[in-house]
Amino acid sequence: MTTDKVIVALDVPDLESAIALIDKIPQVSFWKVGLELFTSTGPAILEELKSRQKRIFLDLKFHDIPNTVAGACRSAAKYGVDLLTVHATAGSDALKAATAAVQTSSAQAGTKPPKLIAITLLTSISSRQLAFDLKIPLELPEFALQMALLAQESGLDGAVCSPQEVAQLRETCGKNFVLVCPGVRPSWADAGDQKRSLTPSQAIKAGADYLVIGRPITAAADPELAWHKIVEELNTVS
Ligand SMILES: O=C(O)c1cc(=O)[nH]c(=O)n1[C@@H]1O[C@H](COP(=O)(O)O)[C@@H](O)[C@H]1O
Repeated sequence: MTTDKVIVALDVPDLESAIALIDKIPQVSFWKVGLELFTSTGPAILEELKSRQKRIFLDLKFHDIPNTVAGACRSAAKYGVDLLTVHATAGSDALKAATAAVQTSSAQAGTKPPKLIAITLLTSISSRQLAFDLKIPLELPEFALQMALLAQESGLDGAVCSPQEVAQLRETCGKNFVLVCPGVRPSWADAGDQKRSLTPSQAIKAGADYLVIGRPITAAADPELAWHKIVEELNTVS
């Protein structure tokens, strides 16, 4: 099991806290920069990570009309990150426009295009919330699958899903579709606001390419120890 499969979420408020965390766990090779940190620091955090040869998941979860999503993807693709997110529920026109924008912008900037991946259904949403709050008349696994297929048909490289849906998405979307699973919880960690979790080893066995793990590592009293415990668990997966 390679540790490159674990992406740690840098969900901290500023550059200083981000650098402190990166320094605490030098073994982490893949970091996720999300809305909180990017809104605070802008691209400075990306430069910081690149100067340390880290891989970057820029998780800005674009969700807007096609023209706006395409513009945002054009801007983000110039940073030369590895993964970038949009919401599948932005619809096929927005997803296709995003795919095209990433390709042209990366080519113009001379950067490698990021893998564009779609959020299927946030891992903080339960079946009950899907039905009663969002009024979606589909079973949750079916909705997540349909969103992954919409992303695949629109030319995206992959999808973000909970570990509980990853086996079905893997089977239907094939081995080349990148599947990223947040909502991963070691047996010793708090669930927090995550509703559809599995453990790291279960998520990898079910077919995830990458796991996104935040608070079980970053909010631990000893983040490096928490990281080691997770790597040890993953090393038991053949
Ligand atoms: O796109 C994501 O990474 C994401 C999608 C999703 O459906 N659920 C989800 O939790 N995430 C992100 O994954 C990370 C999970 O963090 P923890 O719950 O602290 O492990 C957070 O940074 C979320 O923004």
